[in-house]
Amino acid sequence: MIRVSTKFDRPAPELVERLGSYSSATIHEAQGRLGALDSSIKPVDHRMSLCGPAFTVRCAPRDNLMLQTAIAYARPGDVVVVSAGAYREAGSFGDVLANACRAKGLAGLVTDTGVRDTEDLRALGFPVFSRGVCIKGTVKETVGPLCEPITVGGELVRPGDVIRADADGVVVVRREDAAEVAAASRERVEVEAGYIAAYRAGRSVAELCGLTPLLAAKGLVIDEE
Ligand SMILES: O=C([O-])CC(=O)C(=O)O
Ligand SMILES: [Mg+2]
Repeated sequence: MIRVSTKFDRPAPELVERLGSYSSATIHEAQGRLGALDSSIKPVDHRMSLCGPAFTVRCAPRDNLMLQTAIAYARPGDVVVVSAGAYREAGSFGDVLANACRAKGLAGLVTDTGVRDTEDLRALGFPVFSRGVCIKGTVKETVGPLCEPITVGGELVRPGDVIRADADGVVVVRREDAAEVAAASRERVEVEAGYIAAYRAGRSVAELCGLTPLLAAKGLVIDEE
């Protein structure tokens, strides 16, 4: 017999909400260019975005038994994160399961395998991030780990780590780093806002980025026309 536990610590909802106000790219930069899942994992609609604690599950390729199980046991606000061997040729999730997730108040799904019924997923607006789209059906046969550390898109994701995903991609934040990363993200957004305001006021890239001394130090001299 295999026993699994769905008990793990989740970050405070206010902290999840704070991280959710920053883009995936900002968070990735703010935590030292770490945590980005493989860029092949993308939303089925660019308007989709999510932020929530990871509820992790590992499925056998082309088998969604454990994904169904994860949906059954995840809590409202959770992001179901699926590792299924990065196998693209499976439509492991579609509008039927998305409706089950929506009814439970889950925050979204991130998977390294394929999904299907994308027109309906877009109409429903349930956030789904996948490695591809495939119509091939899945069996429901193989049991496996639930709420254990998994590797998805080349990154380690542990239950309760925060997943932030938007049009650009998916990033994972270690639960214990969440407050620090939220603060660093805020700082980064403020610095970038300063740059944007300066450009709008007519300042140049050469000036703001200190290009002339930088390029000269690297031995590049540009003769302007
Ligand atoms: O039925 C499945 O296994 C996946 C699917 O297409 C859906 O959830 O609509
Ligand atoms: Mg379907």
